[in-house]
Amino acid sequence: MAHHRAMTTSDLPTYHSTASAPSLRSREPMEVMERPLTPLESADAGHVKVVVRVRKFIRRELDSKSPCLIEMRPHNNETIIHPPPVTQEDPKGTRRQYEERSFTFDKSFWSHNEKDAHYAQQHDIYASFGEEFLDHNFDGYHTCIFAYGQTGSGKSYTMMGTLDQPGLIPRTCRGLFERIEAEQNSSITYNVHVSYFEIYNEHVKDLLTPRTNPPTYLKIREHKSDGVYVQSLTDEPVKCYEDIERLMKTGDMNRTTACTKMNDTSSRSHAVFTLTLKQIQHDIATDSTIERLARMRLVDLAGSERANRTEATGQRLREGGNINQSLTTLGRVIAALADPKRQRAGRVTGLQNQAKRRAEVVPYRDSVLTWLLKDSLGGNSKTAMVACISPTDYEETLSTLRYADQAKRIRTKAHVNQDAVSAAERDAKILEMQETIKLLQLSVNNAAVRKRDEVERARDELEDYQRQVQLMQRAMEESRAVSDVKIRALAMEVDELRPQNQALQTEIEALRRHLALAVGELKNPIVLPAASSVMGSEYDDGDENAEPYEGSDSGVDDVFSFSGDGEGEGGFEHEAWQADVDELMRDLGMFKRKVMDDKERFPHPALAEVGGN
Ligand SMILES: Nc1ncnc2c1ncn2[C@@H]1O[C@H](COP(=O)(O)OP(=O)(O)OP(=O)(O)O)[C@@H](O)[C@H]1O
Repeated sequence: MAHHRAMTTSDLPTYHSTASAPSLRSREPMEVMERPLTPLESADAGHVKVVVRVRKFIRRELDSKSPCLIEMRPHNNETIIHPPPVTQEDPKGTRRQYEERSFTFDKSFWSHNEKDAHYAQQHDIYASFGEEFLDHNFDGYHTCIFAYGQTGSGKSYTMMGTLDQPGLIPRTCRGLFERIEAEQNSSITYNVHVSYFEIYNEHVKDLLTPRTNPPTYLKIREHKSDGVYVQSLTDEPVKCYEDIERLMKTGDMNRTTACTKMNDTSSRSHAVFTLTLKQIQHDIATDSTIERLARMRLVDLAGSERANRTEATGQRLREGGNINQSLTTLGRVIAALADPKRQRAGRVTGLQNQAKRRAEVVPYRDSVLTWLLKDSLGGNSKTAMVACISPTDYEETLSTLRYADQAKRIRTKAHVNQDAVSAAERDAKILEMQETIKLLQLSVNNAAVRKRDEVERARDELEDYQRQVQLMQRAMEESRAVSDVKIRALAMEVDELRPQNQALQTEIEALRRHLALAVGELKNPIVLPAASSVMGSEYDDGDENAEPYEGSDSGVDDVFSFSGDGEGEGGFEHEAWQADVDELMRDLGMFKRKVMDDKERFPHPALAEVGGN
């Protein structure tokens, strides 16, 4: 389980620390959020990561005493498939095409025998790349993990798992909220949304809405900036793992499954579970926000086997054909993307090559699955494929391994999905949305009175309108969240300043007392009792009629008579001091007389005037 550095107050001014929420194995704290990134800096070219997992024997295989054909060498991630042993039924011709083959993937997970030292549990799969992908999401990258393999090879077990042994999806969701909860006091707001749909017979069904009869199929649309999306798909906001758990249950109950010969609860559809994580960080100093968006797609594909192997008939067979339409297209898309010729063509420019590239166009639009996963396959996403294999089935397993081998050559170009938005821009965006909504509302109202052949268009407009309203509501929610962050940040600042404020108050109080004492001392100077009677009467400044100092008299001696008999060293000191004081007093007397004299001679003009009137 990932642990993360808790956010401290000293982290607040910088963005790097926990936005990226690095996992245990992670690197240096990311600096990505500190400044807006240019697309070049944030683009990350890489390959589709491919891992393979072999499951244990299931009942059917145990009953038929099938041997294990798979060998895995964990030190170099090699997966070897051995030919099945010769049996009497084996016609010689078939036998010839069985040979040992070896493949190397990013990781080989041995989940065949629990007793083996390198046995890979559910946790090991998540720890190996699920956590890493979550790191990418916090860094602002879209990710996609899809499980591929024949029916009963362990795709659903790997992706969803069981209650006791949760798979990648529940572990990713839990990991996501653990990271968010560990950072509750930070200045980042997290918005998480969940959607869950299945592609069944080339139709999209929302798994988060109750089943209807006849089933409700959703349309796929493409938007200039948002890309391909499913129209009117539930995108539920979630606040905690338990919210997601509830949705996963609902979705799994609504999934189309059937019993085939290969698997009792075979998933007949491709299930796409999507988590959207939006991180909003507000910078108090500039009143701007940095937004990061990451989408995690977790896809459990339907079984890849040929229809005759599953002994499907009628509806099942038709279904198989359609499922395979998506899977065969997926195969063609993977082949096109993995083709080294195409990759070279992508790097050169010029008219001649443009024509060449058109011919090598990737057939995304040929199936619902590939159209919807367009970005995840060879686009703006970090993508991983888990090839699930059975330990016994030579042909199907070899086919899966070949598929996986091709997928690892696909290049993707993920980039950080990040925007810096000022408060003014955000408000302007909301206003603009309001305008669009008004226009759409008008158009929807007009459409209501249009002729029947325009009904379809009107419906689209209405859906557009609803989508815009939803987007605006979300923008307003985010705006509110930013305000909350501001309030939280200010409250924290106030809390931080409180002790300083207290210290300053105490200091002010001390200074005030000090000042009061000083003023008091000035008003009532501390004088020694005997001296005050003499000096106070003779040199009081406030007394205009005071007699000028004429010199020492016997009274002065009396002042210091307390020091003893006036003889010896102490007496001498007093006399010298007294002489100084006498001299000073004389000077002061003279100065006072001079001042009085000047006052008489040069009266103050204002006073003179008052006197004159
Ligand atoms: N690694 C594993 N450890 C233990 N049991 C496993 C493992 N993988 C798969 N199984 C078991 O094998 C059976 C088939 O697995 P699962 O349903 O996941 O296959 P699938 O590939 O999703 O099949 P389908 O395409 O038909 O949906 C299940 O009973 C599952 O519990």
